[in-house]
Amino acid sequence: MPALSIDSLSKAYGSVQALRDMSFDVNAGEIFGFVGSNGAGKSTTMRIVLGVLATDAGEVRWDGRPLDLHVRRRIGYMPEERGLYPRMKVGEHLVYLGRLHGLDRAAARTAMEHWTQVLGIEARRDDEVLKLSLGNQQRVQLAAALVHGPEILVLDEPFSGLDPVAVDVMSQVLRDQARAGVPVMFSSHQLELVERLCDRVGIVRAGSMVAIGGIDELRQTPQRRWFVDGAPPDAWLGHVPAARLVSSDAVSSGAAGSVVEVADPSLTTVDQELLAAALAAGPVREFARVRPSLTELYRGVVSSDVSTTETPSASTSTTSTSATNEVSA
Ligand SMILES: Nc1ncnc2c1ncn2[C@@H]1O[C@H](COP(=O)(O)OP(=O)(O)OP(=O)(O)O)[C@@H](O)[C@H]1O
Repeated sequence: MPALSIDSLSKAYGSVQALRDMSFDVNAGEIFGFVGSNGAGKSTTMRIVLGVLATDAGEVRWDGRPLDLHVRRRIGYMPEERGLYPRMKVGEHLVYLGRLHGLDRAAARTAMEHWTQVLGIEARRDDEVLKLSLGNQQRVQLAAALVHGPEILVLDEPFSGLDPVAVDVMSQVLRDQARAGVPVMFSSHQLELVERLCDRVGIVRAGSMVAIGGIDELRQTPQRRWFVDGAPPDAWLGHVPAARLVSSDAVSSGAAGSVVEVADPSLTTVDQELLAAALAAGPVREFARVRPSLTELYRGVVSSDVSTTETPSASTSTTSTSATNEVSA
């Protein structure tokens, strides 16, 4: 399966080291979410993939070969600083961009008609770009990234500022593209959306990848936690010595309860012991495994990065989690 390989990229802007040994792959047919705090290096990585910025070290490959101009023309890119000509009409603009990427006039027109229709902006084809709302300009920007039928999609914050309907439209387009075999990489600060949409996620901190994997994979933590809606934990937790209380006022699906944790992964039947102990103390209305949300994982990984976003430090960290209220069955 072909993959877009970002291999050991380093990039400095003067004294600011924006990327340090940035490495990850995006596989054909997957949606990859690229997350990290402001200034972590996401746009820099994407610009290097596109070839609009040169790397100091490392390289980008597609299907094992370094990206050349020919391959780069087949990338669909949505830059962070949106790059449309404000005075151009939407339809003409998209045809123009299709032509720039090598389509003939008829094919470019067909693609323009298709994407404006899919993205719900067909009624705006004859309007100048600047007359559209920012959200609709963003739809045009996505159409611009798609109009030439790209083999790879690289989108810098495509969801920022979109209303919920536009988010749904854009999500569906990305899913369809991935289903058609396109590797889709996008950056976002909307972590719930990333969690919902992405097959894999990479968390970047201070110019390096610090955690990467499927959401479920990232949520596997050595500590196992359970939400228990039942008798107060001091009535029963003492019967399971391996367990400790994380929170006595957690909330799950509107119900209040406790979160308890067991750190030793070798205790495979400890959940049964916990349930039995809780039941012995009174009725148990809910008992569920708790897993960290992407937001919590993210906080654990980047929290120490907050003050260094614009002046990255050399340190890296591994995935860690903090207390969580999110409960999964
Ligand atoms: N053209 C530039 N000149 C100088 N420094 C730059 C330039 N572009 C980016 N930087 C710096 O490089 C680092 C990485 O920036 P980058 O834009 O890649 O981060 P980002 O993860 O995309 O951030 P955001 O989420 O805010 O878009 C930051 O410290 C930023 O200030």
